[in-house]
Amino acid sequence: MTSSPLLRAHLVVDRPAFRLDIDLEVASGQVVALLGPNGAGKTTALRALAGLTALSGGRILLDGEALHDLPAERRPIGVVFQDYLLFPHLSALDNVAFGPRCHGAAKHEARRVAAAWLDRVGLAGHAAARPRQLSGGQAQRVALARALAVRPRLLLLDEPLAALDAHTRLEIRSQLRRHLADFDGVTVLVTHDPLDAMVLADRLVVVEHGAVVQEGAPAEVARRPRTDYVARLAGLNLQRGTATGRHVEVGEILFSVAEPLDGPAFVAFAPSAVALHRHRPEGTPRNLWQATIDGIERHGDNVRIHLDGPITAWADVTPAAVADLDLVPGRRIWAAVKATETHAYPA
Ligand SMILES: Nc1ncnc2c1ncn2[C@@H]1O[C@H](COP(=O)(O)OP(=O)(O)OP(=O)(O)O)[C@@H](O)[C@H]1O
Repeated sequence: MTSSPLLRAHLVVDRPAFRLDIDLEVASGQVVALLGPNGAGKTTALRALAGLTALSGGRILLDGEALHDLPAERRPIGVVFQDYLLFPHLSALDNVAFGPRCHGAAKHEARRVAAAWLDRVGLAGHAAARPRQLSGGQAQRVALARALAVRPRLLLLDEPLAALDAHTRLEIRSQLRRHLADFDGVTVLVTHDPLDAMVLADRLVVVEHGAVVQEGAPAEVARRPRTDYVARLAGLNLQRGTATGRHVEVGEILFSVAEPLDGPAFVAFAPSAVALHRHRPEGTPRNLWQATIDGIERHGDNVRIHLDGPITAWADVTPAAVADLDLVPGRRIWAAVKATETHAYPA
């Protein structure tokens, strides 16, 4: 059985040099991540859902109810902002109680609800602490508790982990994941961190230049990128060409691919699948091209070689290979990929 989506939004925001125009459908209990580069329009979309930025067009329906007609404070939403926006002069408890208070709860009741939420996020012992006495991870959990304490039907998270250091981030990411799993409303989260998106979201919506360029389950988006931005996130080389059976023509290069298809096609392959040779290797002329090295950088334990030429691509090689092949910027080199290591799909 497929339940009808809880959130159906068409968000249009016009600015002098920018236009956001995206459709969003999110089912209840689902977490959708808006992922995209800086300036893509993610925060604008979130603020439009929250009622903090006016729509130029479109609509927002939550359970069939028109939210776009409601002012921000009357929308059934909880928001966690990137920098949390906790009130510095209020205790953690009163910060969380603020939400229910705004929704009309009596002071005593608001504090009871707040205490229960602080307990759920593991901060019962910090109820009296002021925000400046909390660590980044604790402040993040207070902000989450405050957003959830109003029992929202729509939870909006703007870069919820961006303010945390790497170690705290790891821990808070998995805690947040558990809280999101328990939340039965709609969650929309904005991030430009692919790992946050992969771990936290059931579905990715990739936004570039104010438009949706790709959406789907995280693994599917990562496996079949449709833009250079998504390919970079997924760490894959992406080429676009024309397929005939088991061959895809990309400019002057003919790729043999594992899956047959016809028509406009993408070919994706990992940088680690690219083999480099000083001299033209014997055998098949397919999946082979001559490139010029135009950059070399460390990549984990390996070295990432940027290749220019008929196509641009990355190759990951060991430091030993860099020495053996004398890989230096400007050198001409042969690059090859095995057909079995390519992944082809319709463009
Ligand atoms: N208040 C504003 N007034 C005018 N233009 C704005 C305003 N806020 C954002 N913009 C512009 O709107 C576009 C989208 O910005 P937005 O902040 O939504 O992108 P984003 O995807 O969230 O990026 P980031 O990851 O950098 O936060 C950008 O071109 C930005 O410069």
